[in-house]
Amino acid sequence: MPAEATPLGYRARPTKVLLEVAGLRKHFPHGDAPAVERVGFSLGEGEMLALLGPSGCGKTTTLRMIGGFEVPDAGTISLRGRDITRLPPEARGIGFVFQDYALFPHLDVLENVRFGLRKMSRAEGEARAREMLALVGLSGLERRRPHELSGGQQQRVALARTLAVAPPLVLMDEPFSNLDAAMRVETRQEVRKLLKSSGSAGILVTHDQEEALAIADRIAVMEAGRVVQIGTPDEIYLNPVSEFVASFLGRSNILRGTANGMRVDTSFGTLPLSRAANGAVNLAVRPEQIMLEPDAEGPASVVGREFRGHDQLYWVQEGERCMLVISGPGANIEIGARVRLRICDCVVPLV
Ligand SMILES: Nc1ncnc2c1ncn2[C@@H]1O[C@H](COP(=O)(O)OP(=O)(O)OP(=O)(O)O)[C@@H](O)[C@H]1O
Repeated sequence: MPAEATPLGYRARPTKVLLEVAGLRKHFPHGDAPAVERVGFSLGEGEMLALLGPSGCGKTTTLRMIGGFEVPDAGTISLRGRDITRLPPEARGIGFVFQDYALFPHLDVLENVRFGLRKMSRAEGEARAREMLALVGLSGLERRRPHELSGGQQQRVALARTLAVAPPLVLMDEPFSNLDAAMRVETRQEVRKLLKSSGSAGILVTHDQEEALAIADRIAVMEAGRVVQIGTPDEIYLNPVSEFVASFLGRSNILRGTANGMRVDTSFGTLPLSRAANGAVNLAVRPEQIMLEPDAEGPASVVGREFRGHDQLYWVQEGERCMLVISGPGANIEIGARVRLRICDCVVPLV
C-alpha cells in the first residue's frame, strides 16, 4: 500500500519510526491504581496519532510523559533513536499546543509567533513568522493582540508559533475544546493539513471519537491506563477488539453467538465473521449493518425513531432485545410498525 493512500494523506502504517514509547507507567501518590500502565506504541515520521478514551483513562498523563512534564515510574521514550525519557521538556525538541493556547497577551500576533525564533536575527525571525502566519491563513492580522482574535484564530496563532521552529513532533491536548462545533470541524482539518504540509508528526489527546476518526492516521484507544487497541480509524471502527472499543467508537449492538471459524450461528441465522473465532462469543453489529424491512408478520416492532437529516435512527424491539438501526433519510417507518431485521454484513467477534 502506498505511504500516502488518499488525497488527505491518511496512511495505513508509519513509514520511518519517529517516536518509540515502551512500557510507560505512572502511579501518582494517593492513586488507587496506576494512571498509566504498560503503554507502548510507535509513531512514524509525519504521522498523526490520536489518544482516545474516556475521562481519566490516562491520555493526558501519557502525553505529559512524552512532553517531559511528568517523569514515568517505568518505561522508555525515544525520539529518532535518542532516549529522551528523563530529559526536561525544553531539551526534547517537541512542540506543544495546549487547550488554552498559552499566547502572550501583551505581545501582538507577529511577536507571539516570533517568540520561539529568538535565536534567529530579528529580520530572519520576522520573515519566518510572517511565512508561518501566511500558512495558517492569518496574514494581515500581525499587529492584533490575542484578545482581538476569535478562538479559532488564537488556536492558529498557537499552532503557527509551534510549527515555526519545525518540530518533528507536536503534542496537542484537546486543542479544539474551546471552539464552537462548526469551528472545531474546520480547524481540525486545517491543523491536520498544516502538520502534514510541514512534515511534523502529531499526537492529539481527545475524548471525542468523531474528532479522532477525522484527524488521525491511527488511533490508540485507552481504557483504565492502558492502550487496548491501536490501528487506523477504519480498522478500529470495523474491527473493534472489545465491547468497550466497539461502544466507545460509534454505536454498536451486542449479540451472542456460537462461532466456528469464520462463521457464527446467531438468532439472525448464520453470519460471516470479520475474523476467526470459536465457541461462545459476543458480537458487535453496527447499526448501519442492519436492514429494517416493514413486514406485517415481522417478529419485531419499532419502538423509537430519531430523524437526523442525513439518516434516521430506529430502536427496534425483538423479544427481550432492543436493537439500534440506522436507515437512510427516506425510510419512513412509523413507531409501532411491525418489521423484520436482517444483518447484511460480517459481524465482529469481541474478546
Ligand atoms: N498530578 C496528579 N496527581 C494525582 N493524580 C493525578 C494527577 N494527574 C492525573 N491524575 C489521575 O490520573 C488518572 C488519569 O488522569 P489523566 O488526566 O491522564 O486522564 P485523561 O484521560 O487525560 O482524562 P481527561 O480526559 O479527563 O483529561 C486520573 O485518575 C487522574 O485523577
